Parts: sequence; structure tokens; C-alpha cells
Amino acid sequence: MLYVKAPAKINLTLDVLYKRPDHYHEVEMIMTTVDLADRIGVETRQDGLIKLSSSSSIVPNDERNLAYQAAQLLKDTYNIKMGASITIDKEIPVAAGLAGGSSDAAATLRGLNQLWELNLSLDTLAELGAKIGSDVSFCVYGGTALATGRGEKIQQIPAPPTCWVVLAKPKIGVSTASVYGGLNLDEVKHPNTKQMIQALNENNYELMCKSLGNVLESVTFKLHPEVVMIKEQMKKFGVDGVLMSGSGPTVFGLIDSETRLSRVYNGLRGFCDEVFAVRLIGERNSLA
Ligand SMILES: C[C@](O)(CO)[C@H](O)COP(=O)(O)OP(=O)(O)OC[C@H]1O[C@@H](n2ccc(N)nc2=O)[C@H](O)[C@@H]1O
Ligand SMILES: Nc1ncnc2c1ncn2[C@@H]1O[C@H](COP(=O)(O)OP(=O)(O)OP(=O)(O)O)[C@@H](O)[C@H]1O
Repeated sequence: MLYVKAPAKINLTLDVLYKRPDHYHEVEMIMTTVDLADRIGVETRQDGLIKLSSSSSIVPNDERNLAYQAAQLLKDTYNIKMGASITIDKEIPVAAGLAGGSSDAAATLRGLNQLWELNLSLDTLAELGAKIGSDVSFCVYGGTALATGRGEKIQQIPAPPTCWVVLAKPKIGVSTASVYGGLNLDEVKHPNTKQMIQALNENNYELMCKSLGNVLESVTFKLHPEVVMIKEQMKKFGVDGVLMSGSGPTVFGLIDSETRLSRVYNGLRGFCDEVFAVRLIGERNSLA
């Protein structure tokens, strides 16, 4: 069995520029990886079938699973006769705004590329990944990137200053399609993407914390007031910066002191379903 790491992502910024005729939204967002990861195992099957199992009882084990779709897409595109057994050790919460499914698909592409000796470049895998979902291309590379288009155009940028990240997810799942669908661009406050890029270029932690912004917060906050409450609690417990990731409902807080980290972590565990304290990684080579 070959094992591949599938880390979660957070959005440091998420801006929507306009709605496109194909019903997707043109986005501009800065994404980075955190040290909370699923573990994907891949093994060749001589019978040509794709079989998947996972440690989670809520993700499907059939062709609805994004990792299954990744294997099928590779097989179909390159006319591969071999099959694969895929296992998923799920650590990333599901439907959380952390790209868990997308990262599983990306890790499956990387893993099978190696296992089946296809020698495809990461750029080729990212292009394939875009057919599965908008976040998959970023997850193929990992690291830190500016994503544009519908999210599939990836430009690597410097990793953020290292710090702690507290992730807090309330007991609800959010549908990405309905959040984008509920967006009113006349109402939103756009994040300053350029300023965030400057912060990363300068390795400036304070400016990074000040530049966090996500236009989708306006929609998810209206649908789920408990997400607003988590954001307020994080501020109260003393994080340096706080934002909802993706379409939510996970909220993340950035902290650079271990003392404050335990205060925030313990405080949130009191009333939030799933809380994680992890490191911001943001380096491309961390996928090994
Ligand atoms: C919210 C984010 O996670 C931020 O990183 C992504 O923009 C969403 O990425 P994703 O979950 O991979 O999204 P997809 O599976 O491609 O799309 C799910 C649905 O979200 C909406 N969608 C997604 C991406 C985009 N740029 N515009 C959209 O309007 C569409 O209704 C689409 O049918
Ligand atoms: N490998 C997988 N892991 C998790 N969910 C999966 C997977 N494959 C398919 N799904 C389905 O995808 C849906 C979204 O799950 P996921 O955890 O990827 O959401 P997310 O973190 O909000 O994604 P994003 O941040 O990319 O919008 C769930 O309804 C789940 O059933």
C-alpha cells in the first residue's frame, strides 16, 4: 500500500468578482495548507476495478466519492487496465469548508500517478483535478497559492509566517452551491487580496492577520448564526486574526503564542462540536 497525505486548506482571502454565464463565480482567493490531514492508501488491483473504503461513516464509498472519481478519471483518460484499492483515513471534518473531499481526490491523483508509473506532471494532474472540482487543482500542489478563474488557475506565492491555527466547526454541514447561490455582490465587503500578498511577501504576521477576508461569510452568517457566534468567541478568547474558511461553517483563528493557544482551544471546546489546534504549513514540499 502506498500512503499519501491529503491536508486540509483554509482560505486566507476569498473574493468573488462576478457570476459567470456557466453558473460558476469568478473568484480570487489565497489558499494555504494546514497540518490536519486525511491519509490516502492506494494499491493496484489486477481485476481493473476501483474499490474504496473509508474510516468515516458519512462519506460515500462509491462513485460519489471524489477520490473514486479521481481514480476513474485517470483510468479513462490514460486507458489504464489496472484497478485500485483506495483507503481513506478521514481526519478532516466533512462539508466543513476545508476541502477534505478535494484533497482526497488530489492525493489519489498523486498516489496513482506514482503507483501506476504514469510520470504525469503536477500541472497535468491539476488540470485533470479541475474536472472533479474547483478546489482540486490547488490541492494537487498544496502549499500557498493565489487561485483565480473558478479556483482552478493556480499561482504559487510565498508561504505565510508560521503560527498556530485553531479550527472550530459547529455541528452543521454547509452546501457550497447554496452559499454561492445566496451571494449578493452589492452587499459584500471585498477583501484586499493585494495587501494579503504583500503580507506573505514580507513575511508580515500582523499584516496577514489584518488582511483576512471572505465574501461568503455574509451568506453563511445569515443561514447559520452559530458561525457568527464562534467567530465572536474566538475574538473574545484572544486570537490575532479570525475568518470563516471557504463556504464554511469552519472558522479559523490565527495565534502566534502557545499560552493564548491553550486558552482559545479550551474555551472553544466548551461549546463547539469539533475543535483542532494545528500548524499553518503552507510549504509545497509538505505533501511528502
Ligand atoms: C468555497 C471554496 O471551497 C473556496 O476554496 C471553493 O470555491 C469551492 O470549491 P469546490 O467545493 O471544489 O466547488 P465545486 O465542487 O467545483 O462546485 C460546487 C458548486 O459551488 C458553486 N461554485 C463553485 C466554485 C466557483 N468558483 N463558483 C461557484 O459558483 C457552483 O454552484 C458549483 O456547482
Ligand atoms: N473523500 C471525500 N471526503 C469527504 N467528503 C466527500 C468525499 N467524497 C465526496 N464527498 C462528499 O462531498 C461533500 C462535501 O464534502 P467536503 O468535505 O469535501 O466539503 P468541503 O470541505 O466544504 O469542500 P470545499 O471546501 O472544497 O467546498 C460531502 O457531502 C461528501 O459526502
